[in-house]
Amino acid sequence: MPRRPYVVASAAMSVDGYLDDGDVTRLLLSNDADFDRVDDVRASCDAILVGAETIRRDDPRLLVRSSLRRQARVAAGRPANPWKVTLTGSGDLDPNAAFFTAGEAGRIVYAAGGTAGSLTDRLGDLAVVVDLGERLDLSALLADLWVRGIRRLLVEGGSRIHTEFLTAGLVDELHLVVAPFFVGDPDGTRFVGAGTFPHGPDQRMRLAEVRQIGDVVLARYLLAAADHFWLREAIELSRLCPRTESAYAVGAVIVDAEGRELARGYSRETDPNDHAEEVALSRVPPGDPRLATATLYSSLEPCTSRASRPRPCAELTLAAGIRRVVIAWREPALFVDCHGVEQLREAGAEVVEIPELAPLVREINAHLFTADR
Ligand SMILES: NC(=O)C1=CN([C@@H]2O[C@H](COP(=O)(O)OP(=O)(O)OC[C@H]3O[C@@H](n4cnc5c(N)ncnc54)[C@H](OP(=O)(O)O)[C@@H]3O)[C@@H](O)[C@H]2O)C=CC1
Ligand SMILES: Nc1c(N[C@@H]2O[C@H](COP(=O)(O)O)[C@@H](O)[C@H]2O)[nH]c(=O)[nH]c1=O
Repeated sequence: MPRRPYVVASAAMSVDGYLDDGDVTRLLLSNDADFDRVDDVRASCDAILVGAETIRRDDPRLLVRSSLRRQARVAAGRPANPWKVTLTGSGDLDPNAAFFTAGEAGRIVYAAGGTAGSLTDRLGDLAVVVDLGERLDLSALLADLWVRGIRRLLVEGGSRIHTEFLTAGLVDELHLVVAPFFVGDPDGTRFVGAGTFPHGPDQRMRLAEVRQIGDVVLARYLLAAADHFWLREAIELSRLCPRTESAYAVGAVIVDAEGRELARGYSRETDPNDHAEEVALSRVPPGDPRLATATLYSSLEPCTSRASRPRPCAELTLAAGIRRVVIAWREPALFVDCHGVEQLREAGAEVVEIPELAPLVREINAHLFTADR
């Protein structure tokens, strides 16, 4: 299962759900303060993706406007602007579009349907053209971005792009701005089209933040994909554990309700007896108010009994005030019996299990299950 960047989808819509009207000029839904907020989000990302139709219709520059933000990126060793990314099946992209001509930025065009060759000829040095075959698979696109060093991707739309990313379950965080007017245009473009979305009435998104920005409202949602992303992060962390035949390799990450990482740790990180969860928990000050709404991601079920330390990890998790835990694998009874999931649930915590990631954790711990252990 290849790794992928954290994906933030961002859109501004009218109260009746339009991204744009049918007019040729670009419809401004955000106000100045909100465009500045979007600029800040852009500056926090490694790449910005829009669909080819948005390039054709809006001719966006997709740059960080604030020179201070560009300077801060450069000071942190990053390029002044994020990479610009688009995808096309028709190959209908104008080399004179601002996407290709404005600002210093890397550019990638993901091409499908046999258009890569002619695009490469037409675009020359303006962009890297990646051929993704007959039908463009978004997971393959994200895996390629990961390999190119993109860790945080901003998807700015338009409608078809948002629909495809959201229905594929590939959006971790959604930033939705509502502008205080109606569009009501039959030729306008809605935020998303029809489709099967992972978050229907039975699986509501988690509301991370609501912010008033002048006359618009920003709602920030965390999606189920984010649990998958952070748990995968915890699992990858467990690969750093010093190897031993007598304990599991575990990784843990604590993330606050706004989707920001608070701490991480892995087994035996600072001491041979360390457990991943206790290392991560020790890095957040006790009583930090963010813990009450934070999520602990652990590759393995938190332990309920220990020989080497007085307090097991399920108890430490509850004592820290954490009420939401996401795990990949229940601990097999190799060393001790573990009832972490039950203990956490009995104490009122929500425990989410993502069993499709369990085989990866088992693979990292495969040496514990060999006969000559
Ligand atoms: N208010 C807001 O926040 C925003 C509004 N917008 C608005 O959205 C509108 C554009 O939205 P929309 O018309 O849906 O177009 P999109 O911007 O979503 O682009 C769609 C195009 O992207 C390419 N594409 C998408 N998925 C694939 C795939 N799987 N394989 C290959 N190519 C793919 C295709 O390009 P091709 O046709 O070349 O094959 C397709 O036509 C504009 O009016 C714009 O103003 C856009 C962004 C933000
Ligand atoms: N109209 C609209 C948005 N449109 C997005 O902004 C892009 C323009 O980028 P740039 O040329 O760099 O300023 C455009 O193509 C589309 O992706 N975004 C928003 O947050 N709010 C808005 O009201």
